[in-house]
Amino acid sequence: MATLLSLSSGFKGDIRLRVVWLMVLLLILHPVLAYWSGHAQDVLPQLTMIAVQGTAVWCVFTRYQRSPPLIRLPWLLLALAALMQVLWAIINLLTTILGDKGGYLTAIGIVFSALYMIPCMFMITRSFGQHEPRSIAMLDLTLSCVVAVLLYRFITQLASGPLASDPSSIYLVIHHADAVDFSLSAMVILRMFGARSFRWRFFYYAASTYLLANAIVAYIYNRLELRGLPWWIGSMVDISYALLMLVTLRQPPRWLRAYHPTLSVSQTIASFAPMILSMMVVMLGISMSRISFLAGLVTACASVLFYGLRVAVIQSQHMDMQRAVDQSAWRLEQQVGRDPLTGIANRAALDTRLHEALEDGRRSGGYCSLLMIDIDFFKQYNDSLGHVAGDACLVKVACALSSSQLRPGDLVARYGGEEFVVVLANTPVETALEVARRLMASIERLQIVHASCPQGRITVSIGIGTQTANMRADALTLLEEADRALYAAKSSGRNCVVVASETTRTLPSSSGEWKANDGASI
Ligand SMILES: Nc1nc2c(ncn2[C@@H]2O[C@H](COP(=O)(O)OP(=O)(O)OP(=O)(O)O)[C@@H](O)[C@H]2O)c(=O)[nH]1
Repeated sequence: MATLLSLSSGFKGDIRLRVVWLMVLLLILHPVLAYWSGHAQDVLPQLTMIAVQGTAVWCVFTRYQRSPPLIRLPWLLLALAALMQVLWAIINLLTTILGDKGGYLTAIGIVFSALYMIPCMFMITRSFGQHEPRSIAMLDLTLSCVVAVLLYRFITQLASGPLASDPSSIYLVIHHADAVDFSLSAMVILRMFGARSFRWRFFYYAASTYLLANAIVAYIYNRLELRGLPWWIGSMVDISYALLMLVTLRQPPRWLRAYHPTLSVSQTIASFAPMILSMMVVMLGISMSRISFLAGLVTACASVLFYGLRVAVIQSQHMDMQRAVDQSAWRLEQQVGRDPLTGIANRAALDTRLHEALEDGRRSGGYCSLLMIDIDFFKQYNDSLGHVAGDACLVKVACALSSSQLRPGDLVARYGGEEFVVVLANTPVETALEVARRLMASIERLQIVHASCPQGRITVSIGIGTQTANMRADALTLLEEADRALYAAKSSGRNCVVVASETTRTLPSSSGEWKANDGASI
């Protein structure tokens, strides 16, 4: 009573307050009418029970309407499950009023009891996440429907077939119903403890309250029914609906808000939940083997096959996703440190490698050379042929540089614009000059026509900086030196190499000869 008063105080002036008091009235009226008529299944007590059930369904439906979009479907499924029970109760009432000569009303009642399973199983198994594949949802829905059809067949065959007269048949149906009801409640409780969002926990809390109360009531009801129904039994059925209304309208308990499962617990429970579908089919298979061993065997095998199919679909989708992730990781790995236009190393990769090479040189007392390469008259090339042709030229030059038989420790990088840098680890200046000559030759071999160049084709100028045993340079100093040497090469007519430390030495193209800076041959 105190709970109801606190509940009603929270809804002053609200329509829900009137619903609460209506429910209280119905809960009192039901046993009074049942006692007065002396029979639980008289018309008036049954009508009151339907009113109790209908009120609870209305409360769940209100929750559905007030919920945010992502969680609306589960509330609707819960309302539908409870509605199926109401429809079942209405059919029972019609049977009381009209009688059931052809057994049609009983059959329709069984249909609703089977249909009740579909929304129940669907709300328990689904993860309702946007990432969940549609094919899995369709598989689950199909199996839920198969379970409902098998359940209907199982009950009707036992109720109307040759086994109907066997008293053990009725126990089989009761045990099966108990197994189904308690499995559903156990799974929905598990889902409550696996839900990370409070809204979801609250939904499973409401669903588990209803399903567990329903399972306990059904357990007692079915056994009492065998000995003749006492007049008060209908009020016991009211309990699960009164509880459903209560948890739907009341503020959720504090522990539900405080409880937070870890991500791995939540994921494990969500992945485990669909097991219930296969378990239902296995249970049906075992129960059906009482009617026909073959039907039971086929049903149980179908359950295993379905579960295998479900796992296979999920696994194949995970493999697809993993492949996509691997590919993008590989692409990222390739892109990090890569120049997007030419595909060779970029400035960041150059910095790293240059530091390493200088450090190695310092430790081993060796050299480290650096070539700064710049395409001659590239502005004119761009201006006359356009930037697209300019880009294609840069790609060709980069390709020629990087395929010029450098050693594994060497690095060709795009420094920026039309400038490239080659790091030659452990390389003295003489060897660096040889490499520079080879690189110029490979670019010449490209034969890229460039009218503004005196040679009529693309050429490059190269500046060389070298760290020697006497001169310990850092990366920046070496880059500056090579850049100065490059400037000197440009100033001395382009298409040549200049060494930073001895800027008097220059080298023309591969077809040319060594010249001093003033143009004299050396
Ligand atoms: N197509 C293309 N052009 C670029 C890119 N980066 C820089 N450039 C162009 O490269 C040209 C460089 O011009 P400058 O610095 O004057 O050098 P240059 O014309 O080669 O003259 P010198 O180096 O003195 O022989 C500019 O026109 C830039 O727009 C690029 O990624 N693609």
